[in-house]
Amino acid sequence: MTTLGTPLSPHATKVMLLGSGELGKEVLIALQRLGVETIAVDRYDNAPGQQVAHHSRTITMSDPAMLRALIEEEKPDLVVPEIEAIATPMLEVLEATGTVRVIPTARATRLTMDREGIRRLAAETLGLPTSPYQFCDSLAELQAAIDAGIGYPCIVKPVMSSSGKGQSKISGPADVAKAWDHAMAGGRVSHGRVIVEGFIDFDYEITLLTVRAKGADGQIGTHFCEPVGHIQVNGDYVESWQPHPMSTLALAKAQQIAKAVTDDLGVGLDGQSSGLGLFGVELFVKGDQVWFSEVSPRPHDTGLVTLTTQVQSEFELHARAILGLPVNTTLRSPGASAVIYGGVDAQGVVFDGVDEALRVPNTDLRLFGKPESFTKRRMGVALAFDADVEVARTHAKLAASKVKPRVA
Ligand SMILES: Nc1ncnc2c1ncn2[C@@H]1O[C@H](COP(=O)(O)OP(=O)(O)OP(=O)(O)O)[C@@H](O)[C@H]1O
Ligand SMILES: NCC(=O)N[C@@H]1O[C@H](COP(=O)([O-])[O-])[C@@H](O)[C@H]1O
Ligand SMILES: [Mg+2]
Repeated sequence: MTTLGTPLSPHATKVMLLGSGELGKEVLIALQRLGVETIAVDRYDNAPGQQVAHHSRTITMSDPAMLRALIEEEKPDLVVPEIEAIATPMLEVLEATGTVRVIPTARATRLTMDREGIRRLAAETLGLPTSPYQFCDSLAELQAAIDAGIGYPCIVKPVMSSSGKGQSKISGPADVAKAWDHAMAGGRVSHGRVIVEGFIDFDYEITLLTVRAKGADGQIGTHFCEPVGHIQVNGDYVESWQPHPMSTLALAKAQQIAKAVTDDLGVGLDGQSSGLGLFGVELFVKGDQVWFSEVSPRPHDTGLVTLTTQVQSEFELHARAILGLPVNTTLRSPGASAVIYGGVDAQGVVFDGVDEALRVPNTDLRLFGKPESFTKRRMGVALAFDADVEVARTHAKLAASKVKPRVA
């Protein structure tokens, strides 16, 4: 049985989000609606989720001592990582000593904190199909890996980065040094290590939102959402839609891969299959062939579309699953999302055209409230639903194009 408390009382159910950007903000709203007391943590003040949580704290989450001090002081029932760049070995220590429960498990957050842990698990331990890959610590090693078999074209990414930061495609020998320098400049934490991946010439890519939630019998079950199709530019998502049509065989393979990865990540340090929550499993598809790319053990940016398409958005599904509550992954309507970038480098921007955007039929907006805009920082998203997913895509893109951030 799940019992929830009253926030700001001695019997509150307390949840701490580590990372409080646009995705965490929606998880926090979903938790607030269930009367959970929330603590939003981020690296800078007034992060989107900090604007809606009961409490906000600003720390360097990759600093193990700071992280430990914060968790010991706040004593949350659950710690919910929202980004990769966290001192996850410290989360393992705190979970092992019974100080806190980490979502989905501390082990999963450590394995997915950089590309090496999850790629080796998926390809080498679980034997799942992935692109060919090598990890390299220098430009010379990168060149050697390409020459020894990865070949051209290929993709280079810092081992720790997200939203395409530091990622580039290498078409031929002339691009190698440039790609190395770009990766060194773009990693979230400077490790000087990259992954080079053979380029997969896929027909389309999807995110398979996969939920591990408790059933009435107390056992953990796996639930799949309809596939989310998306388009990425320079490794960052610009458009997503749901459902994405797939052949029966490709969908079955996608679900098998997602089940294998999430089953494994659901196992804690103690060997128990106790991990709860939603995962975004990223897959490449060509015909009936499916490759595993990577997985977020938390809501996924391309899944923002579920705010308009599902009975319970990916954020509500995550909130419910982690609290031990039942979930419903039913699609309400096909729909789409389109990203609104900052377009300018400035603090406290204003957004023109919000009214015109919302005049596009069946649309909605999220403006995240980030205090500072960068040209390529995601500042908002337009959402649209329609019985025809192509109409929804057109409407989402049109609505997004009407919103114009500018210097105040
Ligand atoms: N090996 C590959 N072959 C072809 N395309 C690729 C490959 N690796 C990455 N891409 C493209 O780049 C995109 C981003 O890659 P990836 O998901 O690894 O980056 P990321 O920085 O972790 O992004 P995010 O944090 O937003 O998920 C993919 O969704 C895909 O479009
Ligand atoms: N692909 C991962 C992703 O979308 N993560 C989302 O972006 C935020 C950071 O944004 P910022 O870099 O603009 O601060 C994160 O906090 C998370 O919500
Ligand atoms: Mg990705």
